Amino acid sequence: MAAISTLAKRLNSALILKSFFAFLSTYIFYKSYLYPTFFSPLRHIPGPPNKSKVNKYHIPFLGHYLDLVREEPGNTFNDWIEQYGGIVAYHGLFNTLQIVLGDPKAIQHVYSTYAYDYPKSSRTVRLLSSVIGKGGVLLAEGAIHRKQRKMLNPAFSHKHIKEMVPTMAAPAETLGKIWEDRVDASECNSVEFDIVHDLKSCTLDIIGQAGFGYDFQALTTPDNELRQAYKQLPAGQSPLIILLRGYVPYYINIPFKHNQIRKQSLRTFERVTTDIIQEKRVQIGAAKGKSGDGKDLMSILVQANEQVGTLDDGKLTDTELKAQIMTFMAAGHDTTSNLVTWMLHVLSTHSDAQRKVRQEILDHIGLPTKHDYGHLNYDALNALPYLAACVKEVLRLFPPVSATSRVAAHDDEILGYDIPKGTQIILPVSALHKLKSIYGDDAEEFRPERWMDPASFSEEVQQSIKFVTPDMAWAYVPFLMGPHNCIGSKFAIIEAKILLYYLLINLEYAPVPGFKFTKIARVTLRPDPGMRLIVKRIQRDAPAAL
Ligand code: HEM
Repeated sequence: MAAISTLAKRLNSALILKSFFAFLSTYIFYKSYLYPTFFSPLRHIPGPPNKSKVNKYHIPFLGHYLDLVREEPGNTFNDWIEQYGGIVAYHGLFNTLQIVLGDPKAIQHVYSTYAYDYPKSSRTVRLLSSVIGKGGVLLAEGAIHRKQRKMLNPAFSHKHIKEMVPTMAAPAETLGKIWEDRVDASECNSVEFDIVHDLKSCTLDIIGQAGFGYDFQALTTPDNELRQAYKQLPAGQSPLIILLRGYVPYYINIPFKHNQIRKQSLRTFERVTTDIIQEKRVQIGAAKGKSGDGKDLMSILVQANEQVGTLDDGKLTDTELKAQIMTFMAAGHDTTSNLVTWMLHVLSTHSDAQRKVRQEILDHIGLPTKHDYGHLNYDALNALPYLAACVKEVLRLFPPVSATSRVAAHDDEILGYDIPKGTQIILPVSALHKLKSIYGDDAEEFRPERWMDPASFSEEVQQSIKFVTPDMAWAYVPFLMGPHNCIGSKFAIIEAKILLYYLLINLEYAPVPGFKFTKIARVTLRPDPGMRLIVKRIQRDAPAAL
C-alpha cells in the first residue's frame, strides 16, 4: 500500500513538473511568436521584417536587438524612419513588438500632451532607481511629478542660474590650469591624454558646488567619500548586468558583490545627503530667510520648501529632498561632461571652427583674470552666436541622452493605429537629429552655421515654421520636450560654455593619429574607450593672464 502511495506521489510530482514546463513553453511560444505574428495590433504598423541583419542565424527571442546595439546609436532607427515613416514597429528582446516614433504629432502625443499616460517602464525605473534611488523628480510620475516640478522650477530659473556662474567657473578655471600646467611641463609644448576622466571630475565638482553646496574636490583629491561612493554605483554595469537589473525584478537584492557594493554606496549617500539637508536648514535658520539667493540649487529648494505649510500644500518630504540630490548628480554630471568631450573632439577635427569660436570668445570676453569671474557673466556668454551654434550642433550630432523610452499605461490610438497597454515606445533622439528631411543631405556633418542661417534647413521646414521654432522641437530634442523635459538645460548649457571658455582660451586641440573610438550609449552617449586628444598651448605675443 505504502509503495503504491509513494509511486502515485512520484507520478504526481512528475506530472506537475511536466505540466508546468508544457504551460511555460506554450506561454513563451505564444508571447514571443504567435502573439506578435498573428494577434498583436502593432503588427499592422509598418516596420522591418522580423529578420535581423546582424543576428544572421535569427536566434529566436533576439528580434532586432543586436541590430540596434551593434550599430552606432540611432543609425538603425534613422534608417527605419526614413524607410517606413513616422511610426515604426520592430521586434525587441523576446520578440516583443515595440514602436519607435519619428512623427511630430505622435511624439507630441506621447511626450507632451498625454505624457502622464506614458510613464517610464518598470524596467527603466528598476534600472535607474538601482543607481539614483527612488523618490526623485526623474522617476516621479503624475501628480507627484507635477508637485515636485512646481517646487523645483524656481531653483532653475534664469535669475538663480545667472548667480551660479562664479560657482561653476571656479572648477572650470582649475581644470584649465591643470591642463595648461600639463602642457607646460612637457618638453615640446604638446601632450596627448584622455580628456574624459578630468572632464567628469570637473562636472562632478560643479554639480556638487552649484547643485548642493558640497565640495567633492574630484579634480584635486581623489579619495573624497561621496565621490568614491558615487564611483561604486555603476559597479558591474556590464551590458549583461544592466539587462539583468532591468529585466529581473529583485535582482538587486541578490547578494552578488556588485549589488552589495551598490547598497553600501547608497547607505553612504543616505547619510551624507541627510547631513546636507540638515546643514541647509541650519544655514537658512541662521540667515532668517535671507539665504538661498546666489547659492546652490538645494539651498534654494530647501528654503522654498520650508515656506510651504504642509504635505497637502505641496511640501516635499525629506526623502524627496534627498532623492533630488542623487538625481541632480546623476542627471547633471555625466551628461554635461559628455557634451564637452564631444565638443572638444569635434573642434579637434574642425580646426577652422576651433579658431573661430576661440576668436569670438577673445573678441567679446577676453582673457581670464585669476579667480575673477566678473567678466564671465551669463549674458555675455550667451550672447556669442558662434559658440551657441557650436553647442547646438554638438547636441544635435552627439546628444548625451541618445534615446529615451516610455510605456503605454492604457490602450490608446496613435496616428490611427491601436496601441495596446504595455507597449514600449522609443523616442530615438539621435535618429531624429539626423533626419535628412529636416537637416538636409549634410545631416551627418558638423556645420554649426546651419543654426545661424535659416536657408540651411529644408524648404519644407522653412515654410512650415518661422525658423527653429517650437514647431520643429520634435526633431531637435536633446533635452526632451513636455513635462519631463530637462529641468537643468539652462544650467547645462551655461556650464558647458564656461568650461569651453577656460579650455579653449589658452589651449588648442588636435586629433591623435590612429586613435579609434566607437560611440556607445550606456545611459549617456560616450566614446569608448575614451577620447584621446593632442593638447598644445596657444602661443601669443603677450602671455595669457592665467
Ligand atoms: C548636456 C547636458 C544634459 C542633457 C543632454 C540632459 C538631457 C535630459 C533629458 C533628455 C531628460 C529627460 C529624460 C527622460 O525623461 O527620459 C533630462 C531630464 C532631467 N535632467 Fe537633464 N540633461 C542635461 C543636464 C542636466 C543638468 C546639468 C541637470 C541638473 C543640474 C539635469 C537635471 C535633470 C533632471 C532633474 C531631469 C528630470 C526631469 C523630469 O523628469 O521632470 N540635467 N535631461
